[in-house]
Amino acid sequence: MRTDLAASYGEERLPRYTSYPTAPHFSRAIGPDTYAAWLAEIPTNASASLYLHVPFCREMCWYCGCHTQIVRRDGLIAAYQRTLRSEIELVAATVGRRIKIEHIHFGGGTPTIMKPEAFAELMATMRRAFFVLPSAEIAVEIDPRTLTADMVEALRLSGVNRASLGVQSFDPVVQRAINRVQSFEQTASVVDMLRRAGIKGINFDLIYGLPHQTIASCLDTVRRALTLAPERFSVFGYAHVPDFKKHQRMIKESALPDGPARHDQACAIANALKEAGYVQIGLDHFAKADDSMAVAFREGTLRRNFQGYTTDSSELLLGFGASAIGHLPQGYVQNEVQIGAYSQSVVAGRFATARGYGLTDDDRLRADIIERIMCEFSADLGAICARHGTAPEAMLKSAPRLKELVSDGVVSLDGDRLAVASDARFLVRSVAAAFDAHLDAAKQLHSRAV
Ligand SMILES: C=Cc1c2[nH]c(c1C)Cc1[nH]c(c(CCC(=O)O)c1C)Cc1[nH]c(c(C)c1CCC(=O)O)Cc1[nH]c(c(C)c1C=C)C2
Ligand SMILES: C[C@H]1O[C@@H](n2cnc3c(N)ncnc32)[C@H](O)[C@@H]1O
Ligand code: MET
Ligand code: SF4
Repeated sequence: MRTDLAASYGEERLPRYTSYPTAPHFSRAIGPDTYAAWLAEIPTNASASLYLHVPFCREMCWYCGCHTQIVRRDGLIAAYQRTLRSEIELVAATVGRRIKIEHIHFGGGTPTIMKPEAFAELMATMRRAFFVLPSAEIAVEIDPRTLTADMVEALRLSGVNRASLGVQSFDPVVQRAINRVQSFEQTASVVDMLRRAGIKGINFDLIYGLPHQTIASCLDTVRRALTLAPERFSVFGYAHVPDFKKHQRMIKESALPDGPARHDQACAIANALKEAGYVQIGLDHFAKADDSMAVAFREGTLRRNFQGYTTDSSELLLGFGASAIGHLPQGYVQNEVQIGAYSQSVVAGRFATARGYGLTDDDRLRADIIERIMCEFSADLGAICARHGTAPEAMLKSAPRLKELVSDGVVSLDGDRLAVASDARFLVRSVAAAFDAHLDAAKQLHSRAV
């Protein structure tokens, strides 16, 4: 790695660019009426993707940065499922016809915390409200510690074809320090059940930079994970934001690896996965060479949305549930984060849109550039600007931070073609940030770039 660059850029707090502008720029100016108007304008032939958020877990993992809460009463989950169905019906009624659906993603929290019948019922509601294409990709985030055989059967019957499993680390010392004890056997048995049910697209989430993690610990987790041969891995650096997420205070900061140690862990994991035949994709993904995400990466059709890297090419993402974010041609919308506020709105027959952002033409151009940089580590500024009816010169002039990145050897510019240096890919967020016209105000809110 370029230690010189890590020192000068690595400590910067920068967004992960799962959208542009990023979520902290959403404002209360966008509410239920705007969302309803945007939905009513969806073109006749459009197809969409759906994201459903289920913000419940049985126990809190202390590292968790997701929107979730601990629930003991199943009644709360059942009520939430009914609210989700109402929201789906409300959206479908506002659109006015059954739009085609290419992708569905159940995220959380832990979507499989629902009763199997409730999950199946939710899928049936979606299939009535929308035209879920036979080829649709249907993905569910799964906590292997709580998945039951009945739920696997419900997933199979509902047409689920992808599963993303939280693994994080197999090291028992790390597991105790993050309050997430999960045996290898538990994970292996879940993988086996899913595959027997025909759910073959399996992803493992791993994290480095957790308390007590070392290179050896990370490599041991990878070695064990590889014996289960998932199609994909997501590998995240632990984002420690105890001011946002109070339960992260349970993590002893003295046990956290420092910046250089985190970087070494990231490199060790990446090398081990590449050696095992996985293709490195973007910031944090790895996939078998014949996996659809690896194909999308090779062909330049990889996309980035709120779930991270995706093969989903739809311009329309409809979000359901508390805190869920949607993306329409006109802009972004986010639902109320608190389950109470979310449910109250939907039960009263109103959208729960709490904030959002209306895109300008300049935002759309920058969003395109930033997405290509995050997905491909390069961007043909000439071609992208041409698609937006402008010339690249003005864009380059309005990116003053780019000069420094070029002189530091992080980025090269060959005419209008920008490329991140192969030994500086870990700084891709800094390169994307050079095109971010909204950056400074929200800078402190984001996790470290590396
Ligand atoms: C599956 C769990 C999720 C992770 N991130 C999100 C989910 C659903 C989505 C999300 N998380 C945050 C935001 C910002 C806006 C908001 O409503 O709070 C969104 C859209 C908050 C957040 N997540 C992380 C940090 C550092 C923050 C706060 C600051 C910021 O907006 O950048 C870290 C983090 N969370 C997740 C991952 C994988 C991750 C870092 C690698 C999970
Ligand atoms: C959805 C995935 O997000 C990852 N995840 C959850 N919280 C954090 C965090 N604070 N930092 C990094 N990754 C996190 C886990 O790997 C989970 O499985
Ligand atoms: N909640 C699941 C798990 O941790 C899925 C990933 S985190 C949203 O295992
Ligand atoms: S990591 Fe997954 S299981 Fe753990 S608290 Fe977060 S959402 Fe729940």
